[in-house]
Amino acid sequence: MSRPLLRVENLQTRFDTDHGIVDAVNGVSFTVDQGEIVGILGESGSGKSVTARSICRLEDPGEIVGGSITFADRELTTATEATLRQLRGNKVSMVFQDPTESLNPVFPVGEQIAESVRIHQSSETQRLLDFLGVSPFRDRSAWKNAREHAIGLLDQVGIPNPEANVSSFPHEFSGGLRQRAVLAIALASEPALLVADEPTTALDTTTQADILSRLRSLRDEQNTGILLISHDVGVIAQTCDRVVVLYDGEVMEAGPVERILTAPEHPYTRALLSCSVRNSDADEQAQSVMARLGDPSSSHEGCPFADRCQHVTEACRSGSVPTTEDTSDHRLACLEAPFSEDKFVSEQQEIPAANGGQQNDTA
Ligand SMILES: Nc1ncnc2c1ncn2[C@@H]1O[C@H](COP(=O)(O)OP(=O)(O)OP(=O)(O)O)[C@@H](O)[C@H]1O
Ligand code: NI
Repeated sequence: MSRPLLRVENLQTRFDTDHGIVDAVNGVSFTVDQGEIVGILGESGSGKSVTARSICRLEDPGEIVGGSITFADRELTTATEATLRQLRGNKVSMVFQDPTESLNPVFPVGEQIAESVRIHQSSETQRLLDFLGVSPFRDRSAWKNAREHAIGLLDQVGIPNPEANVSSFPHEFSGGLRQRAVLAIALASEPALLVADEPTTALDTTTQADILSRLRSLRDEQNTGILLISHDVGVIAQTCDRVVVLYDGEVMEAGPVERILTAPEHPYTRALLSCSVRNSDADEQAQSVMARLGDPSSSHEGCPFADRCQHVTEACRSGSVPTTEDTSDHRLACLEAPFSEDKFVSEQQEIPAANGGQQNDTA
């Protein structure tokens, strides 16, 4: 079997804060293959973003104290800043929830895309020109090509009227269009891996569904590997091939999305899914279950979910919980599953629909 594009193995990332050590990611393992969309699902604070940021060590990722991250056969945990910078501009792109952070307000959107294309395509000569500080696009035909490429990318991400909008400034765009523009910049370098951290969370459901379907097309057409981070079961269901369920920095369950969402085995996955189904019916009781779940224990002995689990036994609270793996690529970290009173599948008839942000956003 060919090697995965990205392999994260036993990753441990921590923060040394005024209030002590925070073990944000505590032994997380997963892979992303070429042409595969892998989701990371978990509530707020479960370590999704820290996992993503650890991959490229962007924006204060914390200190990686254990494990390994291999991307295209390169070990990233020990890579130099220069290697990481090269990867980020080239092979790995990231998209975050807030597009305003990734866009420069003083340049037209098209120029920012063209710049990203240029960096990607820059030859040794261009690198030398960059080094010498010679400005880009002195050459009109180079700029014309870059502009055309940018227009194509705007079209690909669903920005209407790309010929006109290529000259627009970020503030002239709605939130949805801005997020599409960020995606276009991310795609300009033709990345092998796209890491998207809650890319549609602030958008209305129609825009969200459209952007997610474009991610799937990207995978289909360009064989891009995608790591999609979301707290929203519906987003994961719509988009991913496989999913990794995180709780308090640890993987509770992982496997093919259909199996995890229709026949979840870990009590945490089951709680997360039934809350999600009921939340979409605005069930207040479910909301209060979520509130109780959202306060992970700080102890790392045993299962992190033990205090909230209805199946807990003494064994769950001590030692480490082994992860079992079966032949269909399913992993489970639970001592008690399967449960004899298992009625989950018959109770949950369908995969919940996306219930992302409700902000109005016309794009
Ligand atoms: N810069 C930081 N300094 C200290 N602790 C941090 C820092 N960034 C994250 N953490 C902690 O690491 C843990 C995981 O955070 P992370 O941002 O990965 O959660 P998340 O799953 O992405 O949540 P959300 O859905 O809210 O984005 C949390 O306990 C968080 O408080
Ligand atoms: Ni996050």
